[in-house]
Amino acid sequence: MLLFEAGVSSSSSGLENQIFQYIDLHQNEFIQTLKEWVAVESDSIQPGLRQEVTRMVELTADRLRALGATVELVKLGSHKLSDGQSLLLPPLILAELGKDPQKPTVCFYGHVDVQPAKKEDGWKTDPYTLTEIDGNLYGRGATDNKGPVLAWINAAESFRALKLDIPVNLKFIIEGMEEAGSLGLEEIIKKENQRFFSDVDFFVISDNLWLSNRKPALTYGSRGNICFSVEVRCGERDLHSGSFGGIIHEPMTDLIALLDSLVDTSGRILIPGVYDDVASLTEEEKKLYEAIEFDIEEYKNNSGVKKFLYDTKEEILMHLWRYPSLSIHGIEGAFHEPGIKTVIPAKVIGKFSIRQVPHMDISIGEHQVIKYLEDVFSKRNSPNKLKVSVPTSAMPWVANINDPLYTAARKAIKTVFGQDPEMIRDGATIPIAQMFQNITRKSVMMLPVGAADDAEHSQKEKISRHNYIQGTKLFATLFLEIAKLPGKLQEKSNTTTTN
Ligand SMILES: Cn1cncc1C[C@H](NC(=O)CCN)C(=O)O
Ligand SMILES: [Zn+2]
Ligand SMILES: [Zn+2]
Repeated sequence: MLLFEAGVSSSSSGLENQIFQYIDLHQNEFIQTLKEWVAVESDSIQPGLRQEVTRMVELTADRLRALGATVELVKLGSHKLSDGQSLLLPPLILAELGKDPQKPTVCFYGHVDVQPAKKEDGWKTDPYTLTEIDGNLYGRGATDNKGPVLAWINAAESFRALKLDIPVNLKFIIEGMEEAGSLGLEEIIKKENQRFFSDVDFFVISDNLWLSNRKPALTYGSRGNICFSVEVRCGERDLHSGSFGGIIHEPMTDLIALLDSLVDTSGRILIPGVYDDVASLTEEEKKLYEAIEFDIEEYKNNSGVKKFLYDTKEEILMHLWRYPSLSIHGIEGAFHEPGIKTVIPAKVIGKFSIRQVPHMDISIGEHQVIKYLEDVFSKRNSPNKLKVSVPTSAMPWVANINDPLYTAARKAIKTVFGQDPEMIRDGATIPIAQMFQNITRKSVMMLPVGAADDAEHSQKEKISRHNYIQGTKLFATLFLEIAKLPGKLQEKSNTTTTN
């Protein structure tokens, strides 16, 4: 047996070392599979690429079948685009590997769709060709979320290849519409709560990043989000600014004024009532932020900006995790190409979103925003038509960090990375976290494997070889640690005998 080789942590067991060595030895194969996955342009945002998303979902299903899993492809129907056209949604994967009533059941969530990426956006490498430079694997989806999904599959695969018993039952829910707002997902979770999810004990999501470039993290909360579309239109067609400029109320001018009324220069949201329901800060919670290791300069460097709105670690973390924020994302219909076009666009749609935090309410938030925009608009005496809509929204999520699932993950992190994780929240939104918790009432955890400088959604998205391979080990170790948790076995066999 190849036990206790150099480089293997002394705190890990013989079994763990055997698995770690297998993973180290096969790392290039794991990277090759990631390369094949990244090569699929599974962009869920551009309608023209929807077939590639479906192809990616099918590729994932094949991989799971190769692992020995039973795979269901659940049809999600179609959705309406802003131009009224209807477009088919990719199917959702529900898969399971192992069904031993004596073992706990862990359900893994991930997504295989990606953000749009074009070489012209400023990528140094082709976004759909996974390219290794200095230990980093660059490519769209490398860290968000194909790498982590594969790390989980690789972990299970390593047990299988070594003919080792996986000590937990595994379930998978893999979607292809996360980047477009997880369309159709909530309905399925509700529908499957009494069936597919009924025997799940733990939910693990790996779809966010560490807070630092080097220190592992465990995530117990994420912000919600309400996405708004604000349409202003003057008529059916675009106009020449030479023929009409100066004599009409221009939609773009109205829209810019509306967007400019949302937030002030210090980042404070100007919509009345928005902060009313934000959870008040306790002394206990304040201490959590003080204890976190957070390198402001590193985080600033990762972003490429020179100055943040806040100077202290505590203020920055609180404004990312426990206070709402408002971001303006873009304007549909506005002239945006290089060069000059002396047009007055007839219809423009502004896009912005509000990241919500406990205990804000989505429908209250929607009403506050709509009322405010209508008020601001009415003061302009514009004859144009204003239409505000909410294409998607998701609730914030916070978990109990004393849950046994977190204990298991802390141990696994310590074994694989040799240090305790930073306990963090995430400023982004993982809609499914709150859905799992609220609908199934089971334990939910986010366990990131990507580092803070992975640049998800950006032109230099990557995952490091180290994080991808250690992430694979982390998930394998998590299976072992979850199986060691007390109580569950007892509880499970009770329910199986009474049924
Ligand atoms: C599409 N969408 C609209 N509202 C929220 C989202 C999800 C999106 N999720 C992430 O980025 C996960 C990061 N690991 C986001 O938070 O923007
Ligand atoms: Zn993601
Ligand atoms: Zn994403």
